[in-house]
Amino acid sequence: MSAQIIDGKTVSKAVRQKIKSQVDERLSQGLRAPGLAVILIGDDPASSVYVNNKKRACEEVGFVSKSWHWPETTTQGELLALIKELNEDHSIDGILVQLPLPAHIEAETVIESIHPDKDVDGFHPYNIGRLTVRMPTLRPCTPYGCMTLLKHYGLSAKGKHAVIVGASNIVGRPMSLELLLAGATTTVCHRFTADLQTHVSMADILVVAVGKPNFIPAQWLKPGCIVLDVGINRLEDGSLTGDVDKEAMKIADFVTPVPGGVGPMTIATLLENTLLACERHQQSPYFST
Ligand SMILES: Nc1nc(=O)c2c([nH]1)NC[C@@H]1CN(c3ccc(C(=O)N[C@@H](CCC(=O)O)C(=O)O)cc3)C=[N+]21
Repeated sequence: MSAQIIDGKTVSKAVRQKIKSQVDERLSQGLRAPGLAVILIGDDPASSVYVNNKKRACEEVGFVSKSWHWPETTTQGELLALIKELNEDHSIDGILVQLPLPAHIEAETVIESIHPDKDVDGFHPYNIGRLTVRMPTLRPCTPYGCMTLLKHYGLSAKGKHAVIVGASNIVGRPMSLELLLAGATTTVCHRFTADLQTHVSMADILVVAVGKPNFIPAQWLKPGCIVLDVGINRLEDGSLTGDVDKEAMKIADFVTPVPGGVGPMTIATLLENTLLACERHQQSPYFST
């Protein structure tokens, strides 16, 4: 028996198609297209690729994307001034500051400076708080993308034991909140977890976001589990691989591949968030068409 592949590429395409038709509908009503501002500081090659992918995805669904690519030497003050301008710009619905930022810029300060209504990454403490108290609005893209995948494959989290490996602000923690909201019993494992294997072996739904190739051996998995592999690791030969051993296909019932699993859903959710932010922004008296 081999696990069923959870095909993020196909699901993300369906999500993007739906967004495109909603944008077309807006335009036919005389409303403007959603606008996303993308800010990249420095010259990390991986970041440049991601940012370009985001810009392309925006164009494909008919959004307006504006981008700022500033040097590594940009000061925190300069970045905060740009964000303030974009917060007040009523043609912009979403602001995305690509992470990681250079070490001399405090990411927390930058994230908190983005207006929560324009925080399409869903990283602002206000938006995390809303998810925590079961009133989600703009939700972190990767975790919500994972929930969309489960839904698409008819996989319910209710009553399941979900184990999340990795407790980052951008994936692990919000993933635990999403799964809790969906009715799972959740365990969050991290670098100080004693006996990781025992926790992993009890997972009906396993989410791994660690960033180490083959970090989870297939023999650890509970037969019949669902594996959501968030890891994207580039190997020396240039290929991409996840955090979970490929042999997981022989033990699990459902597995997300890398590439083509969770990654494309992150971008699809960013587009969903930007459309939602636009629809909410439109309720404001200052919304500019
Ligand atoms: N403010 C901010 N928001 C982010 O959402 C954000 C970020 N910073 N910094 C970097 C990470 C990483 N990230 C990915 C998005 C899509 C793929 C993706 O589409 N991956 C493809 C493969 C892409 C390839 O070939 O490299 C796949 O898994 O199939 C991967 C990674 C968003 N991030």
